[in-house]
Amino acid sequence: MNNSLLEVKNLNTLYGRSHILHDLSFCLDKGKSMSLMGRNGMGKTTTLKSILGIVSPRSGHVYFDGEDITKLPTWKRMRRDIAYVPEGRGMFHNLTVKEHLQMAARPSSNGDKSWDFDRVMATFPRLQERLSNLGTELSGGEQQMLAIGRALATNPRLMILDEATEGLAPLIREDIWNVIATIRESGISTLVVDKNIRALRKLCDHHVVVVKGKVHFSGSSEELAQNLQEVETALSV
Ligand SMILES: Nc1ncnc2c1ncn2[C@@H]1O[C@H](COP(=O)(O)OP(=O)(O)OP(=O)(O)O)[C@@H](O)[C@H]1O
Repeated sequence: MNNSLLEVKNLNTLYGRSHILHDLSFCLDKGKSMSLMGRNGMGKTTTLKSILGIVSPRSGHVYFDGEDITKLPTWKRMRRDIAYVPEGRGMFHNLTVKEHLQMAARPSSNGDKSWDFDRVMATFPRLQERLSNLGTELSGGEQQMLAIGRALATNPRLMILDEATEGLAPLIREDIWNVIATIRESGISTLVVDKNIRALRKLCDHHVVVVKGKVHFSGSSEELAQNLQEVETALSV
């Protein structure tokens, strides 16, 4: 049985004449967690945007739960239960915390509503105290919690997080890692872009390191541990 949820196959993505992704391929199985690592400018965000249809690859394919979604518009991909937590969190200036969550709330494509308002609140008690604040009035950590909460409110099967803990204080980072672990334990597959190799090694089953838009390393946490020095070199500036 094919257990893959997301498959990226030979993706080539360009901005104008700049060839960014070169035959990029990887696979994420159902219920599993994957990290995507690489130095700045190596093509991580471009990979996520190609998966989401925000940019169109020149060639290659994106499969989700066995379906070729390469040509689908972004909103249709989201309706197939893919949620995105973008770099910079994407808060709306004129919406409160509660409104952000209410606006996003919807059942999954198969009618699953298990991530309702109460469950999101139970996962992020800090947001409970801030429900009537505007999203932009929150601290960076709270904004990230709201961005993740908003993604959970769509009852996704796959959650994609770009720069999951970027710019956050160490204790808040810990909170975010714990939340991502909880999400993963709930059965949602996660694709996480971050630079914290140690946290990712604990959290994720599979790891992909990109260098100049090509897969430089792809392997399990055990294989990552065996090749740690080489991977750290590929990630260091
Ligand atoms: N809209 C764009 N037009 C042209 N070039 C772009 C565009 N977006 C990104 N690039 C270039 O594509 C390359 C890959 O960028 P990308 O944002 O995917 O990298 P990244 O690995 O996510 O890095 P970072 O950690 O800095 O976000 C970089 O050289 C970047 O300058």
